[in-house]
Amino acid sequence: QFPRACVTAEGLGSAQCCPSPSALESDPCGARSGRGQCVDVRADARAHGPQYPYDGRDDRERWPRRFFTRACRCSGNFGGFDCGGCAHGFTGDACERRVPVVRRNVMQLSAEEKRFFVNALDQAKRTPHPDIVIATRRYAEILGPDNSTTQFQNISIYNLFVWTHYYSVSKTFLGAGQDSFGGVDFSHEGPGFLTWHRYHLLQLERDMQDMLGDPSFALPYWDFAIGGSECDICTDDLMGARSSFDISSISSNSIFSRWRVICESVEEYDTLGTICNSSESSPIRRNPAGNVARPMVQRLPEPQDVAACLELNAFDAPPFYSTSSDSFRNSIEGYSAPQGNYDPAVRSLHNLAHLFLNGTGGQTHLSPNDPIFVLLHTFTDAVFDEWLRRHAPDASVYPLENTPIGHNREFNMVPFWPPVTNAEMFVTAAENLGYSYEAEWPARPLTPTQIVTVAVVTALIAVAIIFAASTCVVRSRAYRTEGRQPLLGDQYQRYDDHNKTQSVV
Ligand SMILES: O=C1C=c2cc(C(=O)O)[nH]c2=CC1=O
Ligand SMILES: [Cu+2]
Repeated sequence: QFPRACVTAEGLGSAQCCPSPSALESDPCGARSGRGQCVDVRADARAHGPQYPYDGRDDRERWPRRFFTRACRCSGNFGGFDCGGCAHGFTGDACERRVPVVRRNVMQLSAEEKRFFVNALDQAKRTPHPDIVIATRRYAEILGPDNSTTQFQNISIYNLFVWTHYYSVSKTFLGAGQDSFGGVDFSHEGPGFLTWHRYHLLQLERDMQDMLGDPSFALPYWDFAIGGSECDICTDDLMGARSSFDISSISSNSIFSRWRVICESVEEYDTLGTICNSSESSPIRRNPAGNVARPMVQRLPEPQDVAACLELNAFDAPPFYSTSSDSFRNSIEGYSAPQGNYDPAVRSLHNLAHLFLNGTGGQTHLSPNDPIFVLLHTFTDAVFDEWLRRHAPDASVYPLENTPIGHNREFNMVPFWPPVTNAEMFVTAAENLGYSYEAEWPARPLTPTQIVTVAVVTALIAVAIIFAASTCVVRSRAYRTEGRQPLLGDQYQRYDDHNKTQSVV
């Protein structure tokens, strides 16, 4: 995905993408107005993990230098591919104003707010992106048969969101007649899972703010850690109820029943080496809790699963992959248990929520076609942000190298433009990215030390109460005064204040 202004034959030939902001005449990156500079793109060249065994076979290696080696780097609060806009969380002509973007629980929105959000998503599905176009061929074929008509297409704002996820998970084409290589994933099964999806959401949120002309527009989230087998957001006033005529379709009362998916022709992409384009095909398939062949994906994650994964101290752990244990990232992604142990049979938290949808939303190359994906991932990002707040990791906690290709700290996340690294997203959202969550978290489970402390204190209090009570009983027996007939067999200590003597009565 690149700006339309850059993907001319000359632009690709120069490998430079430094457009002038639309409001400024021939002023690349707004340099003369101090908004930014056209600079060389630095690309991570550090070692990556053994999962991807090739070199020079995939356009996504050292992203984005296969396509462009120079880009705008914006100063201060300026942002965008030409520095004509503002960084996330800022607005105004000089990007001088902070704008509060608060992501709320979708179930707590008013009926009006729910209607607004559903309509905004549908408008994004239908509105062509004003600036960005998508490649429909690999770089080797990007100039087309006549060697001058570059192979890019317009795409809607929401379908761009779907396309970027598909492009990040697509296989490496190895040539006609050869199987494409599927052991590569630039946005899952590694430390970059959380940072990649964070930027993925930020880009959609920003595109929708621009589309709506409202810089404070915020994506809501779906707290999917509610257990049970009910999809509480699968109602016609939200993401669409189940059709009464087909358990795997969306009710015709929901606008989402009229959506059509993109990126479905994987067979073609893998055998011909083409890339998903913006043509739409079939309806969204969704059958929550309906996968009877896999009972474990018929229930949603539990609140305590979120509490447990937030307690994991390590952000990630070698081999920084879907097989890692004691990794917060692998637990929230859902390849290891919420308590941290890796088990190939486990699917928890984010992965379980995807698989629970049992349809379009559970197929990695298609999943964002189901708009529930947005709400599922804003919640996943909210848990990520809560972990960052609680553990306050240093930037060096994010692995520098030897992670699966695309997941190193300084790797520019594929296929975003302008280039943005995993490191730039490994920060708390409110202080650095201009948005926050309105969320409550399950009570933190007590640590073993806290459990022992509570037990000792409780025991001490109990002893003190028993001691006080027994002393009280003794005292009350000794000093019980007139006004009460002694019971047969009662023995009292009488203390004669006057003569200072004590006797038994
Ligand atoms: O869209 C996705 C679908 C997924 C399925 C799994 C799984 O664990 O089998 N994980 C997924 C992640 C996705 O993003
Ligand atoms: Cu995903």
